[in-house]
Amino acid sequence: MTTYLIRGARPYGGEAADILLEDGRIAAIGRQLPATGAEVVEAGGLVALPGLVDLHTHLREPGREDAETVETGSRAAARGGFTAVHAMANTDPVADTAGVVEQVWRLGQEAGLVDVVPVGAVTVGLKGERLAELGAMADSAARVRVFSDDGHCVADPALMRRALEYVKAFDGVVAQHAEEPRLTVGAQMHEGDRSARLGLTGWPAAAEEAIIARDVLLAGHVGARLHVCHVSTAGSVEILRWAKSRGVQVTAEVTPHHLLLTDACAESYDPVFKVNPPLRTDADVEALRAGLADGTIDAVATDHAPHAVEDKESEWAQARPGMLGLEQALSVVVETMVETGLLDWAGVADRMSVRPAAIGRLQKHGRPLAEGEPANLLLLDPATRASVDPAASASRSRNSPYAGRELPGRVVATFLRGTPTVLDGKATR
Ligand SMILES: NC(=O)N[C@@H](CC(=O)O)C(=O)O
Ligand SMILES: [Zn+2]
Ligand SMILES: [Zn+2]
Repeated sequence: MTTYLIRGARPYGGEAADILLEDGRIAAIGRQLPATGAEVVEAGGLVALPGLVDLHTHLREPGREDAETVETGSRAAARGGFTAVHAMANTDPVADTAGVVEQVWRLGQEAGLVDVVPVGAVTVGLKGERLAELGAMADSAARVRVFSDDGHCVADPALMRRALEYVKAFDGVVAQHAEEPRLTVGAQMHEGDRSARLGLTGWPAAAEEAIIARDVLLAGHVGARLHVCHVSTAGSVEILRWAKSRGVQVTAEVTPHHLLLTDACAESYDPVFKVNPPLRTDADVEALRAGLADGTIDAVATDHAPHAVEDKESEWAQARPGMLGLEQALSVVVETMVETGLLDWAGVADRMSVRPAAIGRLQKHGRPLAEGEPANLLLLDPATRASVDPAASASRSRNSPYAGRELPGRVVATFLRGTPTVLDGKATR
């Protein structure tokens, strides 16, 4: 196994240091380490961070390999600086058995670009009728700890309560897609002045907030862990803040697109901006940034949702919701959180690596950059600004909401257990 000496990088944006990677671990961090026998990676000016961990990725395999595969999605993840991603269960077949989650886990190991951690469905076929084999998925080779019907809400409160009770046995967590379905029938965009003017059916903030309020009460009552997917409204942040102050074991994520974009994007009627939950208002964006800064929102998660051209390039109402996120996530966080002074680099590491790894109970990710730790890390050039070109994406899909937008930060290298998955900005395999 090749030994790497990263020369002159700035861990967490601090003082420059050399980082020696040997046998999958960080063997040493210090000034002017000898390069004997090591491959040297010049990293002057680059920020070193722990490898990012995504709690929410759609890889589309099995079933929609024309939109993404475990391998292509893993490559996009590595290029974004990720070393682990949680693969959502809304595949075809649904990841609701030990067999399917083990298949996804194995495909991830074979691709070898990031650790692909399968999420198990909460209910059979995501139908919201009866619980899936949660225990069997937890005991499988995939060791599932995060369960979600994402794409659908576990709307039945009794079923949600039972799921929360069940996952407690193996320290699992239910990740809820908070959307009261009776309030979002036919919904196309955020419900407000704009939806009325554009003539598109609205998706009210209350549909999200009502489920979060219900679920934090349930989680508190049964003493189980709840995670809230893609929080999108100011009201949701307030409910989470209240629940945390009461000691409820709740965590939450925000997507890069909800930190940057608003419902103004819908004015274009370009379905690339159609997403669930929808892009909200400026006031919501501000509250989400503040909630992420003060830790009420624990993590940034991409909700990377690749879609084939025929599912996206249609009329707004016919298009599927969802947008790409893995490759630009860190850049969007740099723009919205670092350049605004809301987070420092240690804060970015906390929200994009440490906390998501803790929520998913991953032992070998989200670890500090320190001697003896697993060599999962990334090198970022924070100064470079470039315009996003969807054609250059490693994803099999092209539905990036950032096309043509200039964003800061370029991931120069990613290392998974001491082996580069990305070097000079290019995937190594
Ligand atoms: N976010 C989306 O708009 N779409 C996701 C499902 C989801 O995250 O709810 C998808 O699977 O395409
Ligand atoms: Zn969702
Ligand atoms: Zn999703």
